[in-house]
Amino acid sequence: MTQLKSVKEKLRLVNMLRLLKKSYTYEELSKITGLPITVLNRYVRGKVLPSAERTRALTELLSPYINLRGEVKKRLKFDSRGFFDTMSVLSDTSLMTLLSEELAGRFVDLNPDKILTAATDGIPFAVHIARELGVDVVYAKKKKEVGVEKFYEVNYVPSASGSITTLYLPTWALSKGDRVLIVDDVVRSGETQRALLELCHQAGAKPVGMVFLVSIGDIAEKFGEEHGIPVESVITLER
Ligand SMILES: Nc1ncnc2[nH]cnc12
Repeated sequence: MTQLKSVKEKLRLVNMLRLLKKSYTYEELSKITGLPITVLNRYVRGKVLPSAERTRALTELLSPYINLRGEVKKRLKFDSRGFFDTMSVLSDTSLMTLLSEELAGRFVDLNPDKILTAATDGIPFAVHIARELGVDVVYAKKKKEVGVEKFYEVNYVPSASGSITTLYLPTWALSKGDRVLIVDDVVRSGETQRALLELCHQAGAKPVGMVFLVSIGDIAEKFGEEHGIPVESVITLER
């Protein structure tokens, strides 16, 4: 195993422990692993890295306790209008790292050159995935930022808004021929994501896949069928 792979496995275990710490006490984790609380605490705080052998054993032991999709669902609290706050998921860096590692593994063969998302809530998820894939992340905004001379821009009407929204992307952000993975936190009716596809089209870039944290109804499948690209959603909620 390469040094890098070994370190990645150790860091993955640390993230697993950090995530489990949110649902289990150190006493419980100590019982599960058979390790003293002091040792587990050092791993969680990053003071010491476990040996390769212990990493393997602990990863096997703790994996059954981790359900990433379940964690996402558990965190989504619906308000009286049926909306949920995705920050409860996006803010958890251990969960986001573990999720992104898994998702990136499935998209690496598409060889994306760039990750594209829309500001603001798409950004944390997109950055995590981009880091895993070792590529840059660019994001379209609803305003023309100062300091940018040329933009790609697309107008669309988000459902339930009844007014025109514009997304702007600096032209340097996507190049002709770029292979683009589109990432977003929530897809419901798909207007924003269609606007991102249109930005790719304007740049002459090629969308090669889409990844969402939450999709509502069958929109993810529809995108896959319409564009003939792999589309993945961490969880799907009923419309
Ligand atoms: N935060 C959110 N909650 C529910 N539906 C959504 N559609 C887009 N964002 C949403």
